[in-house]
Amino acid sequence: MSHIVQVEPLTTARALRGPFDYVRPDGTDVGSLLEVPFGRQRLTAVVTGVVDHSEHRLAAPLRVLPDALPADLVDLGLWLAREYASTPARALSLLLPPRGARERVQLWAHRTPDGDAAIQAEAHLGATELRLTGKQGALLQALPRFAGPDLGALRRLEARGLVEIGPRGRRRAPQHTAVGIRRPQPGLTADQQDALDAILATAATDRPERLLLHGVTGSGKTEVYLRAAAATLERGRAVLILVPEIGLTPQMIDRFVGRFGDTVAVLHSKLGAGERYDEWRRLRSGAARVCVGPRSAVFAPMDRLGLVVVDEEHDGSYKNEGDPRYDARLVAEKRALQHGAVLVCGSATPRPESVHALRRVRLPRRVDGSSMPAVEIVDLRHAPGAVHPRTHEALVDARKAIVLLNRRGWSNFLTCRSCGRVWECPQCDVALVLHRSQDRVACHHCGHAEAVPGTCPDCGSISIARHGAGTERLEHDLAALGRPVLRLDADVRHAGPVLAAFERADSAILVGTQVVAKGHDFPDVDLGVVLDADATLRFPDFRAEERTFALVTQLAGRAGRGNAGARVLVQTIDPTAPAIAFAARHDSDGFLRGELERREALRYPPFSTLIRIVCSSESTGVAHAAATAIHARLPGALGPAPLFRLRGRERSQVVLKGPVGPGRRAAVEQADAAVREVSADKAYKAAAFSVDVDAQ
Ligand SMILES: Nc1ncnc2c1ncn2[C@@H]1O[C@H](COP(=O)(O)OP(=O)(O)OP(=O)(O)O)[C@@H](O)[C@H]1O
Ligand SMILES: [Zn+2]
Repeated sequence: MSHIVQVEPLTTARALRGPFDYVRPDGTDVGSLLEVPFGRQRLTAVVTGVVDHSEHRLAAPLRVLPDALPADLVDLGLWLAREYASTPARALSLLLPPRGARERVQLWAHRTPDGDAAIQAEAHLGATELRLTGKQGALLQALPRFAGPDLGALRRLEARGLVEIGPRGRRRAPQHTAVGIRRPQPGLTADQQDALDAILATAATDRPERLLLHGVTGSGKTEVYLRAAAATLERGRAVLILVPEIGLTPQMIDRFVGRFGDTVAVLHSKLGAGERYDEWRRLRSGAARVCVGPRSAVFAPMDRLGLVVVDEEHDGSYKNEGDPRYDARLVAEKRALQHGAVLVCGSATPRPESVHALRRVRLPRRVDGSSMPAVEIVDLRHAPGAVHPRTHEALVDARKAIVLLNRRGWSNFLTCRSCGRVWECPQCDVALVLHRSQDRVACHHCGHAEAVPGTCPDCGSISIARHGAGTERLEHDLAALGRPVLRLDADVRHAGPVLAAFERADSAILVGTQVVAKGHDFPDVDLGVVLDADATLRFPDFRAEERTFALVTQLAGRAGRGNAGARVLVQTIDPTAPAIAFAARHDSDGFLRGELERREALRYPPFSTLIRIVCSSESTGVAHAAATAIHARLPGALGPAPLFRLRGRERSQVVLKGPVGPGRRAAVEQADAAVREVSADKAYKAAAFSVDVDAQ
């Protein structure tokens, strides 16, 4: 029996790293959560090991907290800390049971044997003989159940020995729109059957492969996941399904809940604290064996996973923005490996990395037999204005159209016509965007907002120009076509009702940012439009091509399901850009081949490990100095390069292109060590550091 626990106290300080030794409380093990005295603080801590010996004088934990983590998640947390140059404490914090809620306990009433007898007697004798009122008889009949508002009446029956009342946990179940809607399970197409067979064949082996389900839009990938999930449950194994942001893809949850019912737990930020806690507990106890959720659901406390699915694996939301900057796709792969589960990443527009690393299974056709819509590139070079006349004509003809413009708000920026002043965010080096309906100009980076200016504070002119058009303006302009126009972007709080209204409408236009291109399945969209295909292409970023190809292909994929003659128009000032040209030809193989060649030539992922270190500071010059110091410790790294000021902080970055494979870990450690050294130096006390491994 080992008497000592090693723990990681959960603090955010980068410098502080455990493990620290404490006396082992009874019944604790790896994964137990404790409250420990730590210096002058009391901290939550996770037990990461139990040992026999310690060189220190040991303190005793203050108490054992409820809900332990499973041991495999503790391993995962420690791996996460190393893989993403973070600390064990920060990584383990991501895995904790949801905070801010406890089990909900309510009073539960059930009949005693006397109560049962009374019910039977009542049938013969009638209620009055037993001195029960009609209401009391009915109450007794309805047991067992939670007491609720009838507690008073039940207490009187309890006093007569007919009822027993005691506390009992009561689940707070999330409301699903799909409850009770059991959609019929369609027979699989031959392609789907082949894909399913490939998944199940490798799932049954000792070391299942990692698969990429590369299926064109509308090829029925979800049905393949559902069948694979059913087979996995039959084998007694659990299923984890990761999806992009939940609010935008309610259909996925609906399908899983519709097919598997209560064994599905959902984990996402829109749940109340109590619901989230209860879902976590159901997963932890094994009461729920399927979990559907976004990025953070990759940490669901599940036992004996047999299948891990990453749907729409190209989606940017799988990368965490906070520290550790983990990539849920890599974590999913790690979890699948830990459990001997098969990993299935699915997409119509997979990332070059996935094509390179995973075994590909294809769904080359749409399930409904429809062909891909014809894509026409509209050259914007000689046509000023947001909507080209050709596009306008097509919109007039279309019955149901989706229009993508990746800029929200009314106009992009404001200038003074007299002195040229540009309205900028006081915290960030970016222009403020006009949101007319909110009567505000706002920063899309920090959320700063101010009233729409009436006069220029520099020169007093009242002539202020609005430049460019965003989704809000477009919504307004397209209303002239005499059809309902619906808008979907980050300013719209609830996507569900908008999507539902569009689905129901006989004729309508859906306008929005890239969320309109996500995996929505509308049967009768006859026109798709990308208004500014160059917007993503212009980003100074090695993923610009990949993102543009995905956006155009995904938007095109929403059109023409189940009906012939659908069209897609892509407006661009760069008609020969490969990402746009390949997307217009529905040629993902051609695109991927070219993109992988380019990445190899430039040593970008998957041919290198990209590590980005960003130094920031509120004090002038400190970020650049810190980045220079880091650069000096990382021979061959690029930078330091200034980034635009964000939230009042100057920023400077250093980028390291490390090797892949066995050398990757050393490169991460080298970057981590450089950051630790520099952050410990008093000269850079005013700087903050972020390390992004596999930077996007
Ligand atoms: N075998 C089948 N027979 C008939 N209908 C099917 C079959 N499989 C799937 N479907 C239906 O086809 C539609 C498209 O399927 P699904 O949304 O899964 O496609 P997808 O491959 O995920 O597309 P995307 O990549 O665009 O999200 C859905 O309405 C689904 O119910
Ligand atoms: Zn700002």
